Amino acid sequence: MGDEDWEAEIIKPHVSSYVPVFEKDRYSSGANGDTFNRTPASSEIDDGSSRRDHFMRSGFASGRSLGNRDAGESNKRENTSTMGGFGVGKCFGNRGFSNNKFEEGDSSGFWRGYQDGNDSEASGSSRRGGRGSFRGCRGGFGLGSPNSEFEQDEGTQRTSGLFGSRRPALSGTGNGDIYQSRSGSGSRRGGYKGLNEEIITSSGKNSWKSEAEGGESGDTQGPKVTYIPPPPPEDEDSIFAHYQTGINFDKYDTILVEVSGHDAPPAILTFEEANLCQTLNSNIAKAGYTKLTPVQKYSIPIILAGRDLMACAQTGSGKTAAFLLPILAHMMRDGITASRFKELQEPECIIVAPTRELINQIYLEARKFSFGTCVRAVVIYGGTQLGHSIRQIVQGCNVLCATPGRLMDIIGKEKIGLRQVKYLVLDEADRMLDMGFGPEMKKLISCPGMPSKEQRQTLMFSATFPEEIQRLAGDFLKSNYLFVAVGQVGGACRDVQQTILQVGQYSKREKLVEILRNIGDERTMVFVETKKKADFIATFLCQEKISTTSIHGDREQREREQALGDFRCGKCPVLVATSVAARGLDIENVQHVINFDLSSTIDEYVHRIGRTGRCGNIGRAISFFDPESDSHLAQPLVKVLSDAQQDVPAWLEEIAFSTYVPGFSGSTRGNVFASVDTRKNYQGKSTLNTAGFSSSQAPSPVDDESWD
Ligand SMILES: Nc1ncnc2c1ncn2[C@@H]1O[C@H](COP(=O)(O)OP(=O)(O)OP(=O)(O)O)[C@@H](O)[C@H]1O
Repeated sequence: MGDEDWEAEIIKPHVSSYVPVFEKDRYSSGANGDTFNRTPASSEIDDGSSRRDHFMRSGFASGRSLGNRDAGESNKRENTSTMGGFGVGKCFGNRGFSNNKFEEGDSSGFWRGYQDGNDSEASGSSRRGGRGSFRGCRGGFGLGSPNSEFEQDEGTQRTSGLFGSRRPALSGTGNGDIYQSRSGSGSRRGGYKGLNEEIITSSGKNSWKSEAEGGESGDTQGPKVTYIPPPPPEDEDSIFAHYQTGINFDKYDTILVEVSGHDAPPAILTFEEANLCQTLNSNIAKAGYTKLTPVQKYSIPIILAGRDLMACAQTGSGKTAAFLLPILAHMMRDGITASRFKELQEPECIIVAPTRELINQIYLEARKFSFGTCVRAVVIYGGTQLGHSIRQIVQGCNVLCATPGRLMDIIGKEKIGLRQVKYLVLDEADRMLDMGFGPEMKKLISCPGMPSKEQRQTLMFSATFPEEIQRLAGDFLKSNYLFVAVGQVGGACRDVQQTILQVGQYSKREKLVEILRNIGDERTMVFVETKKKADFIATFLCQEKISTTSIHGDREQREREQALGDFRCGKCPVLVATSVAARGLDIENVQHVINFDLSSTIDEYVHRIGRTGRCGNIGRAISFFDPESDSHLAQPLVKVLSDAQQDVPAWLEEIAFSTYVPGFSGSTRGNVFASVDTRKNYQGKSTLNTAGFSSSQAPSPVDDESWD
């Protein structure tokens, strides 16, 4: 059964409810599996699906069942911009989209990086070399184009970026049409997405600038992005609202920490030792922080000492405050001038993160810690009105929190000058440096006015840091940067109880429902591999009377924020998500993560399950392992499980053993077990920058170029 068949199934006209009934035998027939496996394009890129979910939220979640016609009408109301060929009049949102077209574009080997039968989920990720290429199709990734849309998408699309082959095959008209149909603005720029400010050109070096100029200035075709996010709450209680640390918070102290590099300042043990100003201390107290986490103990003095830093610590262990507090302390110490209205703002600090929701969360943290100071934090991200971003900035901006695409757009509009940048923070740094965002970041550091790495302080944080990415990071960091590893680099949080179940793809839905019924109302994130599948599963769960919403890169920003809000407040205790929600999101009371589909890489697995078990709280993660498609993960999974002192099922060990590949850790999916600062692995090799080490650790420094 092809894509069309699958879609035919889901819009079966005889089904009375808006969502079709998925008979088990049909789903199990292999046809659907094929669809998921062979529709990377449609599932990732296509599909108008976002509208459906909205219905689910508003209809199904409340136990209401919409008829097809209702859904179609709602589509019109909700998202006229996507209607042009994208889901007009169809209840499940796929009809208007030409999968064939995409697949044609795709056929030039884009997906071939991944094996037959799996290219499906390629849409989801890196393992499927398709990812990288897909990105390429968006109009010249790596050619200096803005790629502003990147943040729009799942992190997954980028994950593989590092290893995926990039080809421009999809930048042709077909593709343009596709995206144009979504947003009405894709064709001019030869490519992807459709939200005005997020479209990339395929032209040369300065394309990001012209892009930005075009962004919402009226020279683009198609509708403008008009969404203005609601302002954050102003009252102190909301600003400082926080959740309790869990019973395992004190156990953080037992985690081994390794610092590598020259002359690292000693760790601090208490907030008092950091010698922060009174206002900051008061904000820290109001935030409920009484004790430092390990990453904070080590990172805060390093940053206060003015050193560059790459820090790797488990999910949910307080990395955000680890960089925000010392930066704000420096700003206060340096007597920052109160920001005021200016057409060109020159922030002292720029923080970038890969997804909109995450950067917004970081902004809220920055706003919390800078409360009562003259430091003004601003957040800008794609999917919102560009004019709104500009208005926020011109009112004053000391700390700019941004997704990469929107940042480049705003720089192109000359609303942000970079000359005063003293701190550049890459959160989820491994993602920010992979092939998805890496070129954007390189452009950022070579923008006119951006202080050289010697003149600024660059800080990178993540829970995972593959070796390849660590080496790329050398372009951004001073050669004597320090590396802090809290526990095992890339290791899972031990507060998450991990269970791996062997579940074939045709049994997954049944198993999911069984688990969710047992879980009851506890908040649960369900990760799937593709956007299309996110809608499919969310719809299915709603049909099963399980209040569910979804978040993925094809949903409009307003919908994404609404979905997160509904999940946060418990209105919809189940959130079906693609990898767009895998990293960084800090949501209170997420007790369970279910990997309906395992992620393509082990790093992403670690981030996904890290949405639970945060800040010393206990969480549970259940992952469906389908031997047909997930065997490549068996080995790294066994490693991650055993490192986190979890039970390893015998059957998984067997699969891992039978799929053992010597030299696995150096495979194209990256060395997930980079337990150390990568520089150490190259001791004595003059081709790498080993500069941070004492003479006993490494030879004398070499040029930065050696990182290239
Ligand atoms: N010292 C502390 N005391 C109490 N709570 C803290 C402390 N540090 C951080 N937290 C809280 O812990 C939670 C997780 O922090 P944060 O989101 O910074 O984790 P993270 O390490 O960045 O996670 P991820 O790897 O998933 O991005 C947040 O709610 C934060 O407010």
